[in-house]
Amino acid sequence: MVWGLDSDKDFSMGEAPIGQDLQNGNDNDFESKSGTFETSTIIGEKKYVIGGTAGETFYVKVQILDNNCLGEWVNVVELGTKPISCNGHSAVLLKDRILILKKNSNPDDCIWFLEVDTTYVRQQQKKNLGTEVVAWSKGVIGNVEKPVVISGPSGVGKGTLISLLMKEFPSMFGFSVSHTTRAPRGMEKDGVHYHFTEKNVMEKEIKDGKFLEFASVHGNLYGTSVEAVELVSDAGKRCILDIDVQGARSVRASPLEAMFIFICPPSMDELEKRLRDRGTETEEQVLKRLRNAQAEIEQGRSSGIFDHILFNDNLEDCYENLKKLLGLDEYATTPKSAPKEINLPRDHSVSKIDDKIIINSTSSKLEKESKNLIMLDVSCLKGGAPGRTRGLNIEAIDSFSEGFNGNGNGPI
Ligand SMILES: Nc1ncnc2c1ncn2[C@@H]1O[C@H](COP(=O)(O)OP(=O)(O)OP(=O)(O)O)[C@@H](O)[C@H]1O
Ligand SMILES: Nc1nc2c(ncn2[C@@H]2O[C@H](COP(=O)(O)O)[C@@H](O)[C@H]2O)c(=O)[nH]1
Repeated sequence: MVWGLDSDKDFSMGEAPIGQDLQNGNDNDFESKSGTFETSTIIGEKKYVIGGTAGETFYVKVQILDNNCLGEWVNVVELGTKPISCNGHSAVLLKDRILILKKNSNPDDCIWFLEVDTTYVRQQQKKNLGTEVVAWSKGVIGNVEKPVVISGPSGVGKGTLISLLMKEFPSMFGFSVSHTTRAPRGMEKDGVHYHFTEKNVMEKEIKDGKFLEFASVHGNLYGTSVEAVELVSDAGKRCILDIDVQGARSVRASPLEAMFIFICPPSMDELEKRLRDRGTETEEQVLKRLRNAQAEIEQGRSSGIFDHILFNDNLEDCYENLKKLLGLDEYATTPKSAPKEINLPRDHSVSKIDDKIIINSTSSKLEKESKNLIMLDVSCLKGGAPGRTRGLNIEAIDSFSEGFNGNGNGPI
C-alpha cells in the first residue's frame, strides 16, 4: 500500500471511519504533510487530499492519489465555485461527497461539500474522460420552496404576470435574472431585467458549466446561470424563472426540482395583437416570434414538461389562478423565520454518527463552558453542485444532557 494503511482497512465509498477523528492537519491517522493544513480522505483505492499552503497563503486544492494507477497523483478537474482559502478545515466522508467544515470562517461560509461520486460528477466525468472530476458546492442551512418555471410564447403575458406577483409579494418571490445576447429594450436595465452579454463571453461561461440551462431563442442566446437561481434562494425567496420551452425542458432534465407552468394565449390573433401593441420588436422580429409561438404552444400543451397550463385571456383571472397554483392565500404571506446561522468553534474535532455530524469544540475554556457540541444533520440533503447543497439542519446541543460524551465517539 502506498499511503500507509493496513491492507485490510479499505474505507470504500460510504464508509467513513466512524468515531475516528477526521480533523485536518497532522492528527488524523492518514499520512499528512506537517503544517500544510491538509486532510486526507480514503475512498476505495483513491486518497483525496484537500488543502495546502504556498508560503504564508493557505489554499483549498484537491489532489487525488490513485492506487489503481500505481499510486500516482492523477489530474483533477475541480468544478463549481470552490471555497476561499482558510487556515484549517475538517473533512468527513459522506455517501458520495466529502463534507468540509472550514475553521475561522463566517457562519455563511463554513460548510462546503466536495462531491466525488454524485450524479452530477458522474455526468461531468463522461465529458472529461481521462481526468478525475470533483465538484464543489456550498452548504446552506434549511430549505427553500421549489423554484417556479414560467414558460409560454413571446407576448402571452409571462412578464406581466410575474411583475404582478413580485409587486404583491416582494418578500416571497425573487426573479432569476437571465443572461441574453439580445440588445436591451428602452427601459431595460442590465442586471435587473437581464444580464446583457456578448455571445463569446456567454458561450465560454456555458462551457465552464455556469449555466443551469440555455437556448437559442428567436435568434439570440438566452440562459439561466446557476448563480441567478441560487442568489434568490440565498435570500430566502422562491425563485421565478421566465424561460422558453427549450429551457424548461432542460431544467426538467436537471437536478433542480421545480414547478413548471405554461401560459397559453386565448388565440394566435390575440397573441399577435399583444406583441404588436407592445411595440418593442421590429416587424421582422414580430413575425419570427409568431412563427415560433405555434411550435411552442404545441410543445407546451403536449410535451409533459409542464405541471400546469394557464390561459391568459383575462389578465385578472389568470393572475388569480396563478396565485392559487402557488398556494397564495391570505395566510400564506406570513414571513418565514430567518434561516439559522452557526458559529463553528474555531478549533474543533468532528465525528460522524449515522447522518449526524458531531462538532466538538476543542477551543478556549470560555467557548467550552457554553454549549460545546454542535450537531449537523445531513440526512435530508437537497441540490448540490453546480449549485448549493441545501437541507442541512443544525442544533447546538448540551453534551451532558444529550448523551454524547463529546470525544467524538458517540453516545455514552
Ligand atoms: N391578459 C391580457 N390581456 C391583454 N393584454 C395583455 C394580457 N396579458 C399581458 N398583456 C399585454 O401583452 C403584452 C405582452 O405581455 P408580456 O410582455 O408580459 O409578454 P411576455 O410573455 O413576457 O413576452 P416575452 O416572452 O416576449 O418577454 C404587454 O403589452 C402586456 O401588457
Ligand atoms: N431558455 C431561456 N429562455 C429565456 C431566458 N430568459 C428569457 N427567455 C425567453 O426568451 C423569450 C424572449 O424573451 P424577450 O425578453 O426577448 O422577449 C421569452 O420566451 C423568454 O421566456 C432564459 O434564461 N433561458
